[in-house]
Amino acid sequence: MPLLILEALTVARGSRPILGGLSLRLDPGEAVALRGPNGIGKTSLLRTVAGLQPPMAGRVHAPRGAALAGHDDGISGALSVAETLRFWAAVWGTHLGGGSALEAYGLQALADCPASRLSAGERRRLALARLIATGCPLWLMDEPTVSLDPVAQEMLARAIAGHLATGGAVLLSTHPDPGFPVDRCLDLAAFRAAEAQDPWSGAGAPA
Ligand SMILES: Nc1ncnc2c1ncn2[C@@H]1O[C@H](COP(=O)(O)OP(=O)(O)OP(=O)(O)O)[C@@H](O)[C@H]1O
Repeated sequence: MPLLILEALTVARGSRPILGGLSLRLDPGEAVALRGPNGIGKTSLLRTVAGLQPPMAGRVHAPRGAALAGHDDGISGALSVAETLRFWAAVWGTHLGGGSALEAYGLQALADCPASRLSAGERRRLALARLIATGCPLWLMDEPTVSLDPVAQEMLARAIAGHLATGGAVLLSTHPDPGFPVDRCLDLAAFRAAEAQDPWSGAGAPA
């Protein structure tokens, strides 16, 4: 049973279509990397799959939900690292917010640290550990290696490999060479909507 089906999807940003005619199927054990230049719509597509914005046309079908680790990591500075993972486990109705999520990203020593005091890389590790706590089989990751040092990148590669081996799937945006194997790359340039244009370019501006 697929974990994600996109059918003839049109993705918009600010009511402007930016991607069109996009279809994709993601089965358990598969990782697909979204590629394309800055501004093509990688983040917007992941937000649409996560349900944070509606498709302009077409259909997103994620029968077991989708958990997103995005640029805006949605972590409250008032909670500690351990509390953050327990909170997200509770939101998703799992018991996965404990030891294994902490260990996967080497966060044990920071368990009691308020999230507000984390470095950028530590915060990113917490945002990625949150995906484990959700128990959701479909992980959406927006440039997950940003701010990660080589050791943390290995943790990410191991977490993804483990997730795929247990029937999960991953859709991630990445610039070349994410440092771990993906099954397919999807170049979003092929789906650029005809109407898409840079709103700051002046094209179509009144004379
Ligand atoms: N809040 C917004 N309102 C209107 N347009 C937006 C908004 N956020 C982004 N955009 C525009 O939507 C388009 C797609 O942006 P998006 O962030 O999805 O691209 P991306 O491929 O993820 O880029 P990058 O590689 O730089 O992260 C860009 O043209 C961008 O300027």
